[in-house]
Amino acid sequence: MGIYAMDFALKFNQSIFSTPYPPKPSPKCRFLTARCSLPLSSDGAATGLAERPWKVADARLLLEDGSIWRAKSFGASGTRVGEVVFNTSLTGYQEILTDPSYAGQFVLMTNPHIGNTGVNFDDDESRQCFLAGLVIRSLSITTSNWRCVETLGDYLAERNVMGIYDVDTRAITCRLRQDGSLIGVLSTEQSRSDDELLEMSRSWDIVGIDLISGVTCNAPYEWVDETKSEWDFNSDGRDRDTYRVIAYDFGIKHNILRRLASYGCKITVVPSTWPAAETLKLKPDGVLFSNGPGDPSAVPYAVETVKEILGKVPVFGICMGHQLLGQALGGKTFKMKFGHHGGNHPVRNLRNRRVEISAQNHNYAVDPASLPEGVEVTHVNLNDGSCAGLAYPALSIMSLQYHPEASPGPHDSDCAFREFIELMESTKQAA
Ligand SMILES: NC(=O)CC[C@H](N)C(=O)O
Repeated sequence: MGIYAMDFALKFNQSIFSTPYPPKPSPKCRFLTARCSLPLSSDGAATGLAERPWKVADARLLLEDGSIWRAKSFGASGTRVGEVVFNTSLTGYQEILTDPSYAGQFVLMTNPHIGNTGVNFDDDESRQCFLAGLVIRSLSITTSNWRCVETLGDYLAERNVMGIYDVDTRAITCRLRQDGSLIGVLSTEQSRSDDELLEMSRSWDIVGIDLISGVTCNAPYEWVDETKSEWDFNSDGRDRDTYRVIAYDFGIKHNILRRLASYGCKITVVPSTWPAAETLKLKPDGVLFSNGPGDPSAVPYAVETVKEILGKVPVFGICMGHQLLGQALGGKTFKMKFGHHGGNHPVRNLRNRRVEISAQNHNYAVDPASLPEGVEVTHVNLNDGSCAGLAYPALSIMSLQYHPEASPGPHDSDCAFREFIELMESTKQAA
């Protein structure tokens, strides 16, 4: 469930159980009761979905350190390889599943109860799930939310995404914190030996791979979806389409586009390989470099594009976009031990000394010592002191390592979109 839903329900004292939603359910919709999703036969015994939660372990997660974790499967079956990362968000698993920045990764949720609110029509952050799989402690057998249209298990199965539950997520998280991110293999195929799967985990790597090319759009498109006024928590009568923005899609989350649109931007989204010259020909007021999966040093073509645009129009980089900007300015990125993934990371804005609680999802960071003079570190992650934001006022550049658009997460950093608008406005006025 997104933070928006909670805000909305609280703000308007909305009864979350009586609201008719969605207005016209599709035939696929399955509204499950709040009490129990297991259909009961006449003698009261559970039938149908009764294999949950008493199913025997039918899946294995094997980590490259040699550990083997037996679990129960849901969603799709098969064998997948990926990097295991843990996410500390309490809510918002649907947004996490559809965040393209998780391509190539298994997301382990530290919140033990997942699936409780099912999935809904509104919370997808992109056109599909790009992640390698989902690892959770306990899969809720009851699904209850006023927006729910489907169970999490059915949603994952339809999208061919593997999930496992009944696995000790705390023990795996401790291991990742101690040893750093690990490559893992998830399999439901009993015919494959442990040795074969361990070998698979040890011969795959996420470093140095261009994962952006697998998630970006194929062709430019205009963002036309409007944020419904009841969800637009921070709209203060801004005019629409006041600023022309080109957004590079390195794996862009829809809420970045929604927030830009709410702040009055008319947005054209372009693929990651879209030439800088074509962008500049469109005479935008600003350019956004989006979030995206994988190693920022494995996409030199994107860094070149950013370099060609810098200094010509105001730019805003978010997460992968921030890392590409850091490189384009002459800096270096490095892989962190286990990264930041969650909705509760304190960040200090060094310009106004305010602490923002932020949504984060990254495994790489910009090394501030590698940046040339004139580049200002504007934000610092208070958990580990890493660089969380940059600015280069002389070239109208701003960037954040984390997610001001949230989805899921707190809205403390939404003001970053206003700063981007102000950057575009002041450049317009100076012209
Ligand atoms: N959310 C993102 O843009 C992630 C950036 C980059 N892929 C990282 O893991 O650091």
